[in-house]
Amino acid sequence: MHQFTIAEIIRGLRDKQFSSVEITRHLLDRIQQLDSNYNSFITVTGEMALAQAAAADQRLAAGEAPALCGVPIAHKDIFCTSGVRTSCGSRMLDNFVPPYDATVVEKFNSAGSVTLGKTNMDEFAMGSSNESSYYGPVKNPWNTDCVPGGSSGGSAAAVAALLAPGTTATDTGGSIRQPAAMTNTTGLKPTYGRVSRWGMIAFASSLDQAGPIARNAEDCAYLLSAMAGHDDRDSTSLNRPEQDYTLNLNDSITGLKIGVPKEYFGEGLSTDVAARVQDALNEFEKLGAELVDITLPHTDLAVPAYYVIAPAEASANLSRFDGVRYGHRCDDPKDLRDLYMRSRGEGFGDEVQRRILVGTYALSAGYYDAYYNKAQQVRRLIKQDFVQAFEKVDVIMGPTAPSPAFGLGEKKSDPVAMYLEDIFTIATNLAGLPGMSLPCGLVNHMPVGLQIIGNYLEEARMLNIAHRYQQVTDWHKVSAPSIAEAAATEGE
Ligand SMILES: NC(=O)C[C@H](N)C(=O)O
Repeated sequence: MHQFTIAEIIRGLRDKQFSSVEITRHLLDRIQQLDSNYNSFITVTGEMALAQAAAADQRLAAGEAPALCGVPIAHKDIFCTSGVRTSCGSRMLDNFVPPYDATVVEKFNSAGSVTLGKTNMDEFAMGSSNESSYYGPVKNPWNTDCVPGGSSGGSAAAVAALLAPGTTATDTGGSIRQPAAMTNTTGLKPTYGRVSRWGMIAFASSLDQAGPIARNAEDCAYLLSAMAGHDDRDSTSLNRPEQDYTLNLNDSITGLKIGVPKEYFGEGLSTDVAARVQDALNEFEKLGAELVDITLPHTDLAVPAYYVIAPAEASANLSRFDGVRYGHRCDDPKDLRDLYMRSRGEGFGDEVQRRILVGTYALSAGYYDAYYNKAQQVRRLIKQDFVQAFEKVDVIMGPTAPSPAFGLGEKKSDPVAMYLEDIFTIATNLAGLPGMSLPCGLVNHMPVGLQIIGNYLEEARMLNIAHRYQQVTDWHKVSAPSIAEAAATEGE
């Protein structure tokens, strides 16, 4: 049952091939048996999942269940879950049990989906390898000596290891797309404001956006349909009607104009990755699309601008963790200053502290204009690059990440090398555009992701484009070797 996609689970539940309790129990057993190899979950909510599954089975029997009713999923541990610890991958929140659900979680709960647990992540979503988690690194199911990408590495690995058919994730500078690329999963970062940020622990509020990771575009469409929608509790939530993103998946893409930015194929890109992406572009030509050379001239400024803006916003957002109201509190503080210093010093890991320092510096008097204002000006130029490109083309395509998954520990002590992982994904966040990653081939037995960047609010079109590609290719169906091996030994 663990091989089933979300679309297959929806059909199977409706046709009474299996119940929600059966598939939920099966996946919980798998998580218990296998996740020690991957560490993709921080918390498994077995009892709650089975109760939700039983309730979903009743709704299904009554014949009035929404699409995702009874479908087991898992949430990134950045989404607040009522009564269930929400750690954000940090010691700071190791003891935090929220009294409420994030809007995203609330929406899935009312759609009747089942929560298997909370997935591992880089601490406060800061990282591209999942090595900064307080709960230990996540291992890539394709090669457990390699990282799964980050920060949503647990969400991506859980899907790749067939422990959950779909997961929620967040993307501030690539955190959905880069792990999706490294684990052969499909991930979508929607337009900024499409999905509510309420109850999603804030990293960089002008960039943070939630989205799904699943085995294919069709499943992402189901998940996005449940997640997206206006929310009064998030002031940047877009006031657009909810829609069914599965409706246009089969539309023709003949005549589609695909922009291919020359800056995405230059320095830093592995030639093998470039070749797999080129294969995918050729496939799109066969489907009737036209490739158009474009330029996004400010691409090389995206990483430097992001690493001023994101830490600046993070330094403000994370100031709420003071050891007074909730979260980690040091033992026997001498005075208030000692309480702040030791609670924050002990509660936050190295990467989080580095970003708070960088952000505080960039915002401080005398440096604000030189760094923060400059970065905001660069952000505008990057956005204009895209606006101009979308006058000529319908979508943009290129690699998601410069190379396949790297070894655990390989970039841990070199923050700049780690930051360059997001060289192709960050500009999308700065511009607020939607971006996707989908499997497009292997290099040395490790997956490669194709990135699709759409114009504002074009998620349905992007999912349609990705789905058409997945109808004529099988890359997304290839299982991680560790799964294939396990299946062989079980004699399945
Ligand atoms: N949160 C993200 O989107 C990940 C990005 N690599 C960062 O460390 O900021």
